Order: sequence, then C-alpha cells, then structure tokens
Amino acid sequence: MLLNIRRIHEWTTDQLLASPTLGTYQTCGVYIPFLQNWRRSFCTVTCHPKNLEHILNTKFHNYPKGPTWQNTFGDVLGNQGISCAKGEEWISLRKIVVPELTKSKLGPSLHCWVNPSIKNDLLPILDKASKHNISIDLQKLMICFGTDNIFGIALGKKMKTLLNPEDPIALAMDTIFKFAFRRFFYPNILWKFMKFFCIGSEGSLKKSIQILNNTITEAQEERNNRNKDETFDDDLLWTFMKKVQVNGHILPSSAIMGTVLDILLAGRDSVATSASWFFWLVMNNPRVEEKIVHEIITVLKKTRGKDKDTRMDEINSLVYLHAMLLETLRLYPAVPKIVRYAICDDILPDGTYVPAGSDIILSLYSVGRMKSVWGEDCIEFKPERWLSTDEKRIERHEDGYKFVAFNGGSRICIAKYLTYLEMKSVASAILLRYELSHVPGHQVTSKLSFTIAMNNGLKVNLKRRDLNDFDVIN
Ligand code: HEM
Repeated sequence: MLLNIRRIHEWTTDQLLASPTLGTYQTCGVYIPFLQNWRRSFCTVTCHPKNLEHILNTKFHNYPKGPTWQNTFGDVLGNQGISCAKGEEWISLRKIVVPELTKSKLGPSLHCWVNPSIKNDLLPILDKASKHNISIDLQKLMICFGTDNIFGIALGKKMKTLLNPEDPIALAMDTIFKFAFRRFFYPNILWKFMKFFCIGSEGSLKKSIQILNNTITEAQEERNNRNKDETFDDDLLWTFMKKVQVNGHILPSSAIMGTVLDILLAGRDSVATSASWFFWLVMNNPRVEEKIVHEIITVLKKTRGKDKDTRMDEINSLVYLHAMLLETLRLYPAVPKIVRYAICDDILPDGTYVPAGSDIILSLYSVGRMKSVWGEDCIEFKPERWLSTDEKRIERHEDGYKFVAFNGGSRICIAKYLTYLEMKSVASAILLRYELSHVPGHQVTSKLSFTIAMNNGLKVNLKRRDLNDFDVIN
C-alpha cells in the first residue's frame, strides 16, 4: 500500500475489484501489543452499495465515526459542531441547519454572494488572462471562489480572496487542511507530543485554528450586540443564533459556533475540488462541452432580459449541466472516502464479518468505478447515463447507495443544493464566455488530502468563446 500511496484511491479500487465479493476486502495495520487492542488495527474496506446502505442507514447506530476520527480531528473541529456531535444534540443541530440549506432558501445566497463574486471578482481575472494569453490555475481560483462564498453565506463576511489570495484567514484555512491531514501519517504519540509543546506543524495548526475561531467569535459577539428592533441580512450564523431552541432543547453557543466552523471547513474545498474536476472533464470531452454550451445558451435565450446574472429558475432548468455535475461527482467525489467504526460485531449484506471495535473505510471513490454497479462503461464520462431518453430530465435516482458522493442516510451532507447552485453558476458563467484548454505539459493527478484535490492545480489557457450566433450573451 505504501508503494501506492500517491495513487491510493486507484489502488484501493483495484483491491476492491479483485476481491471475491467484488466490493469488500479486509486488512490489518500494525498491531502494537499493550498500546492497542488488536481489533483497532483491523480494517474493512468496502464500496458495495448494499454494505454502504447497511452501514450508513439500516445499522446507522452501530457505525458512528468512532474514536480514531474523533481523536484525530475532534480538536480541529472544536468537538462541538454538527460533524462531531452525537445523539440528541446532533439531531437538534440538523433540525436547525438543514432547513436553511434547502433549495427554496438559497435565492439570497445566489443573489448576494455567488453572482457578485463571479461577476465582480472572477470574470475580470479571467478576462485579463484571456486578453493577455496568461495561463491560470483554475483550481486555485475555485478555492478562492469557494472561500468567498462560504464566508459570505455562513458569516456575512466579504472576504474577496479572489482579489487577495494572501488573506490571513484564507491562509489559516490552507494550513488547517494541510497539517490536520498530516496527523493520519504521524504516529499519535508524535503529533500529540508536538501539539503539547506547540511545535512544528502542530504549532502552526493551533495558531490557524485560533485565527478561524477568533473570526467566528467576533462575528458572534457583533450579533449578540445587535439591536433587537433592527432588521439584519440573514447569514447562517445569525439564523442559527435566532433558532437556538429546538423542541424545547436549548443548544449551547459552542455547538452553533462549532457548526459554523464545520461549514466553513467543509464548504470550501469540496466545491472547489469538484468544480476543478468538472472543468478538466469538460476539456477532455469536446462532445459534452458542445452540448452543455448549447444548453446554457438555449436556457438563457428563453429566460433572460437585460440582467446577466444567472437566476434561480435558469439554474434549475440546466438539466444537462446537472447530469454533468452528477457524473463528475460519481467519478471524482470530493470526499473520496469516509471512516466508520463498528460498536458491535456485525455481518454485512455481502457476508463479510465485521468485528466490534474495528474501523471501516467506505470508498466513495471506488463505488463509481465498479462495473458491477455502473456497467461496462463505468470509467467513461457520460452525463447521458443520468438522463431520460429525451434528455429532458434527470431520470436515474441520485439518492440510492450507488451514488454516495454526498454520503447517505442520516448524516447525508447538509449542502447538496448549495453545491449544485455554486457549481452550476460558476460553470455556466465560465463556459459561456471561454473555451478552456490544457497548458501543454501540465499533468493532472489527484493529491492525497481530505478532498480529492489536484496535485499541481489545474493550469489552463482561456480563449474568448465566439457566441456571435447567439446575440443574448456577450
Ligand atoms: C461537492 C461538494 C460536497 C461533497 C461531495 C460533500 C460530501 C460530504 C460527505 C461525504 C459528508 C459525510 C462525511 C462523513 O459523515 O464522514 C458530508 C458531510 C457534511 N458536509 Fe458536505 N459535501 C460537499 C459540500 C459541502 C458544503 C458546500 C458544505 C457547507 C455548507 C458542507 C457541509 C457538510 C457538513 C457540515 C457535513 C456534516 C454533516 C453531519 O455530520 O451531520 N458540505 N459532506
């Protein structure tokens, strides 16, 4: 495995393909007597849809995130937010958060944050690059775009990192992703020692977490001092603070703060990574590119007047684009694997015995690459597989356990619609205006990190798209 660490997701997929059950294998880490229970070094890896459903839904209570995850990331995420919370508190948090991110609530996010960020900050950068033939790193821009949007939506904060990528808060986030992930590879005893003495990567991690926490605390204090008679624009923090009581259960402010921290961390790279793979797949598939540009133009021609920002109804009409996003996430799920822990002994639907106290890795990356699940053409980028025969609507059900990019069951991602909204807006804005092409010699490979980011970014050249035939857009 170590020899394949740079292509770990592909390697895991190969192992799963070679397994007798076509989707599950079991392995052992290094067992250290007296320091750990042998079961802790035992691990089941699976991508079998029936197993995924069993673990994430049917036997949800037997498979929490578990001590490995909690010990490694609990302190980074503050131990209090929605992603760490358990039991009643977690249920109450979901009741507060999920309704705020439904399709019908996202209009203001599009209007106040996503569209202005595209129009005022992103497009001028792309315009300049295309005029002067300068190559750009699209992944880097997408990370800034993700940062600006999520800080706006969650905290009402104008970050403008597209214009100022060296913003200290944005740099603190980079540090958190880089050094928290390093903990996976360091022995526990080493990173805990470094953390205790606040040295090396752990010292930088602590400072960066502090920067992010201070930002949230300042925003919270400002809202605590608000005059109750005045009206304010809603952002997620303000909405959560107003809704802190659910079914008679009052949530501590640390749970609200922790949840906003979760949202900031989860909301940035996931969208940026997915958008980057999306553009890469578009560049590699001219047939699909032609179809999508045609769709965007057709939809906009029907609906738009003078206003050039994409509207919610337009976004919802972009069916082929939606299929493209699903297909991107099927092949490159932003979160390539998740970890769970078995509380009691169990037998998975494919017959695999899982001992209590062991870890389970769910390979969300591999499930999209199984012929047994997606057919002979599973490796091909084929948005049509999601569509009805007349290509007018999404036909394949995206919530089954064959498509688990957003997880499934009770802990399903809270921000599926927000992701679609951000990705569709940025994809249509860019593809309408520019043709993208690879910078010669630039290699695209995935990096080992929480998300399936690209190792050296996505270097592209831009050429203004000729839309003379379609007089609605310029
Ligand atoms: C392409 C985009 C995204 C993908 C593929 C994705 C995927 C996921 C997955 C797989 C999980 C489950 C993790 C686990 O249980 O171990 C998850 C949970 C979560 N996601 Fe997303 N996500 C995306 C975008 C976002 C965005 C934009 C936000 C922020 C608004 C967000 C916030 C969260 C939160 C807070 C959780 C924890 C939910 C809970 O534990 O109850 N995600 N996401």
